[in-house]
Amino acid sequence: MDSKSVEDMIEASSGVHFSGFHMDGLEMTNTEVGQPTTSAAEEMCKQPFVIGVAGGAASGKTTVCDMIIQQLHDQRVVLVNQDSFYHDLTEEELTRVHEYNFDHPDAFDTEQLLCAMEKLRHGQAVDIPNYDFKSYKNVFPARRVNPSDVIILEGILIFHDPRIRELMNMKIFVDTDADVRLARRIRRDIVEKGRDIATVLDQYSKFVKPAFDDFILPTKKYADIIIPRGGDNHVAIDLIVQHIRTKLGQHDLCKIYPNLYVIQSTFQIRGMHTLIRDSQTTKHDFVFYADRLIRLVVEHGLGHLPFTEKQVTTPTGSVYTGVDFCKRLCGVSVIRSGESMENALRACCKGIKIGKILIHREGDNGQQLIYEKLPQDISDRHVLLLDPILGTGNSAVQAISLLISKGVPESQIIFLNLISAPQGVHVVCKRFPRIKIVTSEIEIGLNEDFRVIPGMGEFGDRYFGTDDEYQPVVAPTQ
Ligand SMILES: Nc1ncnc2c1ncn2[C@@H]1O[C@H](COP(=O)(O)OP(=O)(O)O)[C@@H](O)[C@H]1O
Ligand SMILES: Nc1ccn([C@@H]2O[C@H](COP(=O)(O)O)[C@@H](O)[C@H]2O)c(=O)n1
Ligand SMILES: [Mg+2]
Repeated sequence: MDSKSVEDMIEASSGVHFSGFHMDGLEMTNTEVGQPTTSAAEEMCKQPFVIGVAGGAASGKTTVCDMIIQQLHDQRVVLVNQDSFYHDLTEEELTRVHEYNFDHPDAFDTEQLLCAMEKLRHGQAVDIPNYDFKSYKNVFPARRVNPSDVIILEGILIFHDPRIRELMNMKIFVDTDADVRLARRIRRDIVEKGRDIATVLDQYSKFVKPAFDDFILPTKKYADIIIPRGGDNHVAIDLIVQHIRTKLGQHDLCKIYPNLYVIQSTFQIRGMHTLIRDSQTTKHDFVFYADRLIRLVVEHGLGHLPFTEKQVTTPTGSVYTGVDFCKRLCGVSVIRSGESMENALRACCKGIKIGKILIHREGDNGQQLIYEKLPQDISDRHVLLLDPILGTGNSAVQAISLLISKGVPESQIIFLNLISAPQGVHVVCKRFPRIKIVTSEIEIGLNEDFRVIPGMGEFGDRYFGTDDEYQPVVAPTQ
């Protein structure tokens, strides 16, 4: 598999990854002044990242998991093997152990596995049985597993039960040739399990191979990522590790909504935010630092546009293979504060058309569209919607609905803002799951007046200097 297709699959897995969260009925109301709002979805996001690893016996599942764990060494990672949940054999089964099918789904105590996972996901430690392949029994002591950032669930039939599949944020199938699996199994079962070759081959033809065809292979379709060659596939493993790290490092809301992008924070960015949030900052400084931040958000947003490959010849006569900018593009600013973002967009995209929308806050349903001037061919363009603050999400919903009514596909809208309140993110992303939101910081929430907190006040007034409230107290000159 080439690295591109692995990356595509990984990207696809992010989409699936949190889509199992049921967002209906989320707590969306506002809290007391100054009280942060923590929605049910964000609480859920504190749960661990669960990776399922399936594949035939001796395909290299454990090897791949060990490699992932080693590379994620700075994260808390635990491995849970499906093998640990083999049913104990009765005395009668033990006497005829060679007739027992260890590769059938019924061989596992799936209820116990689900119970253990439930506890881990809710922050409780669990004692996982310690299965002994030689005695076919659980032996003492059990293995204590503590709740962790990442839980890797590994086993031949780990994708078989839909209830276990639903727990997983990422599903990996280790795909190794049948003859390689058999060769490894023979060596492993003889060396590690003390079995003889005749027994291994007999078990393989009677149970292992049929169960692979009937139960394991059919679950390959559930995988987000298929790794050929198991542990030898370093490219795939590196990409998986990188992806997990990204997911763990992201803001929790980004895990719920894969189309929400919060630009990577740096001390420069924090410093700029500190200045524009400070009520004592002068208008001149407010504009200066807001412009710098807006420029970063705009550049990031432009990075989400489609591109085509372009080759150019450099002054040394060499060919450079690069990309061509997307040309079917326009901006739409939400009057008035969105107009503050127009200069940054113009500075990045020479001659870009910019439309305008005016939404009045006290109309029907609290929001009323009262003015629009949009490029006529807007439906053929990618639209960068500009509004520095996403608060309740009501204006954004109005603006995006208007763009969609003009024929702009939802997937062609990129909403750029400086700060976003979680409530607004939930409202917009639930209603328009295909638009992208690019922001520079996620806020704590909204206060009882529906103002973003900590926020930065009325952005338009501070940027355009139309409100004395934010003029700093100037120390008298000496
Ligand atoms: N890439 C590899 N090259 C050589 N041997 C391997 C490789 N991957 C795994 N093995 C060996 O094959 C056997 C089965 O691998 P393992 O990771 O335990 O598979 P699984 O967990 O899928 O049953 C082990 O003895 C392991 O050391
Ligand atoms: N007592 C047992 C239990 C299981 N097996 C075999 O183990 C295989 C699953 O383990 P992997 O690490 O290979 O995933 C499976 O094929 C069982 O047949 C066994 O031989 N004895
Ligand atoms: Mg294994």
